[in-house]
This record gives sequence, structure tokens and C-alpha cells, in this order.
Amino acid sequence: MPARLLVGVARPHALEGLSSLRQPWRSLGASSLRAAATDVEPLQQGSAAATAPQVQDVCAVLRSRGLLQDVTSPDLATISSQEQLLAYCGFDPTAESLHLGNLLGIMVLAWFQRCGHTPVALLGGATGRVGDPSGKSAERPVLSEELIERNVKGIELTLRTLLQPPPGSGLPEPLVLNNLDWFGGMGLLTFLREIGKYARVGTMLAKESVRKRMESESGISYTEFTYQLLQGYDFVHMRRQYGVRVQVGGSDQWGNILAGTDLMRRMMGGPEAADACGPSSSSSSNSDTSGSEASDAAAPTGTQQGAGAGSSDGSEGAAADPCFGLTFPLLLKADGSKFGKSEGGAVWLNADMLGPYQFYQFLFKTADADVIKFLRMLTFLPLEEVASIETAMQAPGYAANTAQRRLAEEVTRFVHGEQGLQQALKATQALAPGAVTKLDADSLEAIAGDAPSASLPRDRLVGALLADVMAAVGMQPSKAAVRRMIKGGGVRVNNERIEDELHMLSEEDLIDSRLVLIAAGKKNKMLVRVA
Ligand SMILES: Nc1ncnc2c1ncn2[C@@H]1O[C@H](COP(=O)(O)OP(=O)(O)OP(=O)(O)O)[C@@H](O)[C@H]1O
Ligand SMILES: N[C@@H](Cc1ccc(O)cc1)C(=O)O
Repeated sequence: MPARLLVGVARPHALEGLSSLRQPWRSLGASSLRAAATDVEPLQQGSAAATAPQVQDVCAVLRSRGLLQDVTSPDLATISSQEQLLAYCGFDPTAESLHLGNLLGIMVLAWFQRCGHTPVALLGGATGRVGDPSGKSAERPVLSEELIERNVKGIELTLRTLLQPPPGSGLPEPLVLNNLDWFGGMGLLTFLREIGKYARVGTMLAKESVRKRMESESGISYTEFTYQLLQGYDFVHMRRQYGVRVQVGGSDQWGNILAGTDLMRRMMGGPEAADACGPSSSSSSNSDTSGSEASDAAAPTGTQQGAGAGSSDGSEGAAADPCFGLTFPLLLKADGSKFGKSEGGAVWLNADMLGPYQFYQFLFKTADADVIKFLRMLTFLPLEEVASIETAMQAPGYAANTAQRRLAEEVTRFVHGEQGLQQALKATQALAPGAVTKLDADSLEAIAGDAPSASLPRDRLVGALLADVMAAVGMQPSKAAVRRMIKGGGVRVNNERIEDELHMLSEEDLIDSRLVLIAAGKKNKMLVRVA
């Protein structure tokens, strides 16, 4: 029996019992991984191959979920159904947290993992110091070393947590690497002799990311121009050291990914590497390549094959195993702009930067037009279930936002765990107008980032007129305005409607003796703390 594909559960922790995948390579050192990966027997239906590690065609899965835009060779489909592969995605530490757009890369790695392959998360400790010009109209600011280190820690934890397989699931453990480990100690002369020698300036200049910036007034620095070589070498290095054979990234990374396969061909040489690592013009799995860097896709490949063949670290044999690049479409907002961190209003994955309640609420507000697509891309729900949600949406009697609720629950559970989801659900219920759920201070703190907050000394809260408090914190322009709102039934304290214009706040109104939530109408909420 082929391995069952692991769908239907949002968080890997919940996977126990679902998997028949094993991981015989788990106890192997990193350098043995490649050998182990090539020892895998092809999977055969109903044969003794049941004892071999189980792998599946990851391209078919990714395509069905809308997560495959381009692939450098269609052979990846066949090879991924026969051999265990290591697939990597890189993340530069340009912020303390990853964001919703980055979740796509994590999902793609997670699907590789669920198909029996090893996900490799690469932290760009070195590349983050250089700055990727892809998709950027201006030079990136230079971040301090301390900030980069802090950011690395922040995103590393998220990657490790989200890619952690449940104990006993049999899914491969993730590998988390940092490119500062190989670039940190590399001198300029080594870089120029060992890497730069194999790069072609013409090809580098032709990259969309470089070309666009060269046309701009400020141009491009030599530093950012070099970025593609660093990312390219990452692939070469990880292939040699760990047997990584696939690089994935958003469609904006196509140029950098090709820089990797190109450099690999030149540095490692051999006709097989040349054949397998180059992009194939017919390989695009999706005719809509709008997100890809068009000129990069058309960049000449296979020219100067094997130039400088052979590598200084004696890994020529690696050329026999083809390597691949794969991109997924960018996650776009309703206005067509990319979910990112530089574009403002980032939907952070780190709970310290965006609490589970706000994260949940953001997904809950997904437009009807996007929700099915997001269910496919951002959750592990079986596609049949997504299809039935889609059908239900068109049927009479559909309760509005059912699909959005499911999306928000699945993604929040995956990112923030069951506890985070429960916190988000509790705050959501408690804040529904007229809700009977009692608020607690933690739920209130969870929404604090959403509602503005203010502080007042205890003696200006306890025993004070509500109208005075609301005017003092600026919720209404005057006490008279507050009184009018109370009369109209628009004022709530901790979600309970206030009917008395002369209502006084008491100690009982202070949740956990430190917080009170005041609402004037549906949208104007304020969390008032005891100073
Ligand atoms: N909206 C998005 N949809 C899909 N993938 C994305 C999105 N944003 C970023 N990625 C992918 O996440 C990986 C890491 O991206 P990175 O953190 O550098 O980008 P970013 O957050 O968009 O940065 P910036 O906003 O500073 O450009 C890349 O593979 C990139 O393509
Ligand atoms: N260039 C990628 C991050 C990355 C870094 C190093 C790599 O080897 C791969 C990817 C980005 O900015 O999104």
C-alpha cells in the first residue's frame, strides 16, 4: 500500500495514528542523509515495498492545492515519488517574525514532509546581512548585527515549531540551518575564487530583480547585486553537505533559484546535472506565470555546461542526482498587493507581535472570493472537504462566514497551537455583542492590540462616573455625548449594556482587578487599565 497522504489535520501534533510513513534516516548524521535518500526503493503498489520508506509525488499534491507555480523540470514529480528528497526554503531575518505570506513556504515544506521528504528551513543569517533586491524598488536598509541575531532567533522558533512532526508520526524531522555557518568565516578571496569564478555577469545582469533596479534612479549596490550568488551558493553547499536537491520559494524567488541551479551546474559539472538542474521551458506547471520573473524564466540555460566542472570539495559524484527548483504563487491581498512585511500591516506569525485573537480575526475577515483558495493553500484540510464547503457556500441557507470560520480555526491552530486557538475563540465569543461568556484578563489582553488602550489611576476609575471615564480617555468628545449614547443603548462595559446614564464604575467592573473593556457602539472599543 502506498503511504497515505497526511491531510485533514491542521497541526502536525494531531497526526498520530494517521501515518504509515517511517523515517529510517532519523538517526543518521547530516552527511549520511544524502546516501540514505538515494537508497530508497521505488514504491510499488501492494508489494514488499511496503517495508521501504514511503514517499509520494509532491508536485501532484502541491498543484492540487494551488501551491505550484513553476518547476525547473517535470521530472521532480517522478523522482519525488521514488526517492526521499531534502527540500529547502530560505527565510531572511529581516524582521523578528515571519508573516502570513511566508506561511506558504512553510506549507510547501510541510507538504514535502507529509509526502515523506525532509523539509529544510534555511535561516538567512548571512543573506539577511546583504539584502535580496527581488521585488524591491529601493535598496534595503542595513540591519545591525544584534538585530539580525534577534530576528534569527524569532523566526527559527516558528520554523522549528511548525515543522516539528508529532512523536510517533514517522514523518521526517526538519533540518534547520543558517547560511552564516558557511559564509561567516569565508574570506573575500575564497568567495571570488571558489564561487565568483563560476558566475556569469551577463546572466546576473539579466535577472529581473537587477534589471529593474538598474533602470531606477538610485540603481543597485554591488552588495545587493551579489545577493543571487549567495543564495545560489547556499543550494550548492547544502547539496554537497546534506544532499539537498530541491529549493522552493515564492514566485519572486525564481531568479535566485535559477541562480542556484545554474551555479550548481557550473560548479559541480557533469551532463546529468546540466540536464536536470536547468529550467525547462515546458516545465511550467501553470500557464499563468505572472508572478514569476519572466526574463529569468527565459534566461539561457545549458550554455557553457560544465564550465569549471569539478568542485574544490571533491563532491563530483553529486552531479549524478538531479536537483530542482520549484516556486509557489504569492499570496495576495484583495487589492492585489503581496502579503509581506515591508508593505505595512503585516500579519505576523509570532504571537508577541500579533496575538492569536487578531490573527484569527484577520483570517475570519477573508473575502468570500478568496476563502476557498486560502483553504486549499493554507490548511491541510482534505480537498474533498474544501470542495464540500465550496458547494455549501452556493447553497441556499448557507450560514455566512462558515467557510471563513473554518479557515481561521485551521490556520490559527497550526500557527498558535490548540491553546492559541482556544484563546482566540474565547475572546471572539466574549466580544460578540450581548455575549454571555465572561471575559477574563488574558482574553482581554489578547484583544488589546486590536482595541486602543488607556490607563487611569484606580481612584479615577473605581467610584467614577462612566461618562467621566469615557470622556477622560477620549472615547467621546464630551460627557453629554456619552450620556446620549447610553440613552441610545450603545454603551457596554465588559460587554454588558449600560442603561443608567449615571452609571458608576465599581471594583466588580475591574476584571482581575486591573482591566475594564468599554465599548461605545460596535467599533469604538477601549481597554482601560489601572495605572
Ligand atoms: N505574500 C507572499 N506569498 C507567498 N510567498 C511569500 C510571500 N511573501 C514572502 N514570501 C516568500 O517567503 C520567503 C521569504 O521571504 P522574505 O521574508 O524575504 O520576503 P518578504 O517578507 O516578502 O520580505 P519583504 O516584505 O521584506 O520583501 C520567500 O520564498 C518569499 O517568496
Ligand atoms: N532570498 C529569500 C530568502 C533566502 C535566503 C537564502 C536562500 O538560500 C534562499 C532564500 C527571500 O528574500 O525571500
